[in-house]
Amino acid sequence: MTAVEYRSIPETHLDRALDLHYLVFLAKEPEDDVRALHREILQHCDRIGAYEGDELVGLLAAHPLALSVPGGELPCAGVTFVSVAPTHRRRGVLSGMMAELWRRCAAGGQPLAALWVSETGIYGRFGFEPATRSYTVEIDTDHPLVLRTEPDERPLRLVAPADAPAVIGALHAAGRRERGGRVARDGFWWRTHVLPEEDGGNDDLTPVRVVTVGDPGAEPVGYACYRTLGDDEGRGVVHVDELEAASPAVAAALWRYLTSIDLADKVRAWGRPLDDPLLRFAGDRDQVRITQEFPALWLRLVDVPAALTGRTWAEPVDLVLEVTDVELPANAGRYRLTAGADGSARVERTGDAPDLTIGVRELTAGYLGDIGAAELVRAGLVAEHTPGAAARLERAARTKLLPHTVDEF
Ligand SMILES: CC(=O)SCCNC(=O)CCNC(=O)[C@H](O)C(C)(C)COP(=O)(O)OP(=O)(O)OC[C@H]1O[C@@H](n2cnc3c(N)ncnc32)[C@H](O)[C@@H]1OP(=O)(O)O
Repeated sequence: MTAVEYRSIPETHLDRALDLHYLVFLAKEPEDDVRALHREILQHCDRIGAYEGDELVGLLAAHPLALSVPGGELPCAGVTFVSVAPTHRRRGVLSGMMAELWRRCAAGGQPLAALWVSETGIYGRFGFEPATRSYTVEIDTDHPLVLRTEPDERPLRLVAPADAPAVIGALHAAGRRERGGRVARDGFWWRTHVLPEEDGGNDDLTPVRVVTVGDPGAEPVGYACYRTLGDDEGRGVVHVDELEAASPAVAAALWRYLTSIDLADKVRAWGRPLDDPLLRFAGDRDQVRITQEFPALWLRLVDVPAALTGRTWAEPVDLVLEVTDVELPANAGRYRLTAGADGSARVERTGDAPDLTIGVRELTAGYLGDIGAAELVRAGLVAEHTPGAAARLERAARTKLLPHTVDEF
């Protein structure tokens, strides 16, 4: 058997990479414009190929992302298009591509890697863990939305998708500073991932509509991106992709707008944060229902010290963490994490006795402020050697708002 080699996929092999991807995802050949979109996305990515001789048998692409973390942002490999030929499954091809990814992250100074899973069983073994969670929320709109918060009455305006990044980009960036797990968006990202004319996902949905709230001539104070699914009997569905608001009143105005669109009797919002104010100000909880909670962005701390010093901490803490990491042994070890009153942290290797023994996945679960270490001690996943240490780590890692992302890639 010829050995499999891992090397970059050149531009001349992009069509082979796409063919492999469609084969693996059981997809028909897409329309030309969808294929062109996928081609452009692959062009922007770092591309790892698994080659058996000259035959491409595996593909892993990585977007060069900047991911928001508490108090800042960090370089992050956004893993996507992971595909192994059906003839070469379970021979370690994905494992080989992952090993190559870790080398590239180290060489390129990316302390984080992130992805959205196709199946939840695949990526834990590589040290990934959900770092953000989302709700799918459904609202019955055959009667007006009952609101306990008075909606902002500033005008609503529909914005052409091509103009939207210039109009709402600043508001998105401001929201990104408030929540970890969000991708920095440039023109390419807005066009290919947020406002694509064709996404190849659901042909029946309209392109994205963008609505803003704000006084004419002033910066908008809120926006929503949504698509609609028509129905001959007037029972259409409004699919909300994204909603950002500078205040609860603005959020109430946007939800009122979305739930009062004619010829639709349902709003479905698939990726809402777990602390969405809608869930508090909705007056009738039978009308606004959480239908699903799902792990959203999976994260991997590829470089533990760089990740821990790259975020800010909510309160001073001084703890020794014994970090275990089977997949990346160089990442494992005993670290002293010292955070000061200004939120900045130092991380040093130490020989001191540990306060906590924590796996890299468990460290990731709370890294952006989601699942805390004390909860993971209660689940038997983190060992606490010093009483109260997990609660101290959890309090220091906490963020005002929960991490949240809708940037699926
Ligand atoms: C971020 C994304 O792009 S998500 C998309 C992921 N891609 C897909 O789902 C497309 C269809 N599937 C595939 O292409 C392949 O089956 C892959 C990529 C999921 C796995 O590739 P393989 O080369 O077979 O994986 P590899 O042989 O390296 O397996 C490594 C380990 O993961 C396990 N594993 C692989 N696939 C799965 C799975 N779907 N579910 C659970 N475990 C899995 C293997 O059993 C193996 O475990 P072991 O080390 O204990 O023996």
